[in-house]
Amino acid sequence: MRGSVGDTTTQYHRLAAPLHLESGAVLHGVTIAYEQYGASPSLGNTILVCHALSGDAHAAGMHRGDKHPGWWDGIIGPGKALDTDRYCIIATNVIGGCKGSTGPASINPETGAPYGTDFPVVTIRDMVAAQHQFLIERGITELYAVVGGSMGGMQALTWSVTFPGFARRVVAIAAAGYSTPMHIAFGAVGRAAIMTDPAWKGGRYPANERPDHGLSLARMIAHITYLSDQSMHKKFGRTLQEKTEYGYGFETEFSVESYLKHQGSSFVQRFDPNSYLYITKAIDYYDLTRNGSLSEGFANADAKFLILSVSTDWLYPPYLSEEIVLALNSTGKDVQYTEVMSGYGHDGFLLEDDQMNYLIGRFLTPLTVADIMIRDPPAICSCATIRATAQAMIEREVNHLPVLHPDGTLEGIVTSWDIAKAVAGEHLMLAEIMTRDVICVSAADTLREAARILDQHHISALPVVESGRVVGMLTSEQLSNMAERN
Ligand SMILES: CC(=O)SCCNC(=O)CCNC(=O)[C@H](O)C(C)(C)COP(=O)(O)OP(=O)(O)OC[C@H]1O[C@@H](n2cnc3c(N)ncnc32)[C@H](O)[C@@H]1OP(=O)(O)O
Ligand SMILES: N[C@@H](CCO)C(=O)O
Repeated sequence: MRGSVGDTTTQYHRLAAPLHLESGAVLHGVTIAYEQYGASPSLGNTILVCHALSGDAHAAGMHRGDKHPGWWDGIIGPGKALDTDRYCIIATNVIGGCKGSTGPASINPETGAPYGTDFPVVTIRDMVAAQHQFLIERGITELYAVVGGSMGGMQALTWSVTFPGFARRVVAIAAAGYSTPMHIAFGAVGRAAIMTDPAWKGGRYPANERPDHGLSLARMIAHITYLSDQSMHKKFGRTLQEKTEYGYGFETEFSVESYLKHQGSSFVQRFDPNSYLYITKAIDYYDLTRNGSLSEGFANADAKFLILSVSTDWLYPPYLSEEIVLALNSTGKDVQYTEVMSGYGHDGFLLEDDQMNYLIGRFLTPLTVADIMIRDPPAICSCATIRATAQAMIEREVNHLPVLHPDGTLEGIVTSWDIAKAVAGEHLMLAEIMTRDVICVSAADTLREAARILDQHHISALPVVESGRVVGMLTSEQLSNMAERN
């Protein structure tokens, strides 16, 4: 059953060590805002969640008083892909951001005033370096996985090359190996909207006179790129809607106009204009190629990868994910790829919960015997005759029967081939011919392990045993059916 992580709060960690940035600048006293959900961190059970451009550390659960849960609540929680019953999930706000981690709106310790545009340039590598330092200072020396969409996917991929092996699995959704000229173009237009707002004042605006108009316009433009032609037809059509509080004096306006204005005006409530400049610039600088080659860029990466794209994403189209997959394949990396069929466009990674849960969950938590075994399978008593055993097999249409002691514990196993031999050898009682050394599995074993056992012993069925009792059967036929479906 999928559930919620419940009420959550953002916490703050001050980095003990200075943070050395790619530009050569050094930041002292950096704060990292984070949230943590689920199991307590132990070696190798921690999953780091990286957010996109406008996200934050509040990835799941409810903040008291809010009307929406965290931005990835659909896939973080008990029984979800980022399963808080199994894993410790940590989400941090990026440096350069404005949701609690050090960024341009933070106070510069040297001047006592906000950094503004004195804040040093940050890159995606710097964001990842800050996350790494944060984890190390909290005693987390390896990650089960790092997961993210869009700019979060860029961070996840960057982890694999900056700290090879630290994260054993990487999930990057709706991302790319580098920013394209089109990404940079949209970034430039958004920045121009902010920087041409007279209230921007070279980035030195007071907190109560921010360039909100410019930021709102930047968000409206960017938000179009997160949608798709299909989703806009479906969401808005050509519907006209009454003049709203944002109307420019026209009697009516299109519903899509009203929507974009709402997105723009709600964005200024939660985002700092200078942060927008720094983060979009970090995205523009993002480039994992080396000597123009993504294969070379990923040469040292050491992780298993899941790459996902969204079919109608025209901002990060599937070909950009496919380039990553090709580069990883060319250097022999373990990589799985799926193009998620969705009409939502780029924001599909935030909205396609079912597909994300299935694909990411399957990658992070491999299927176990319990997931596909036949529960409460037919069994036979060791006191049975060969004839009764044969009849039971015919009636239940099985080729294997676990043989139980009268007290219900597993005593042996019998196959239809054993029955054929018993008839030829004129045996009467099952106890004379059953196999007593039974090879079993437990429900928690992975299917990979079960397949290995079947193969190693040249057998085709395994009783699933818990505390001496048979709770299920797993056959090679079920395994091959699974393999065909996948
Ligand atoms: C990883 C990250 O960085 S994500 C961080 C969170 N991300 C964002 O907030 C990004 C901006 N938003 C989005 O990208 C999207 O809204 C998503 C993906 C989060 C949610 O998508 P959806 O569930 O389809 O919501 P939708 O896009 O319809 O937006 C709903 C809002 O628009 C408003 N709205 C919908 N239609 C209209 C309209 N015609 N006129 C005015 N407002 C409208 C709704 O009232 C609602 O407002 P609220 O958010 O204040 O409650
Ligand atoms: N909706 C996402 C889009 C960028 O990936 C965001 O605002 O962060």
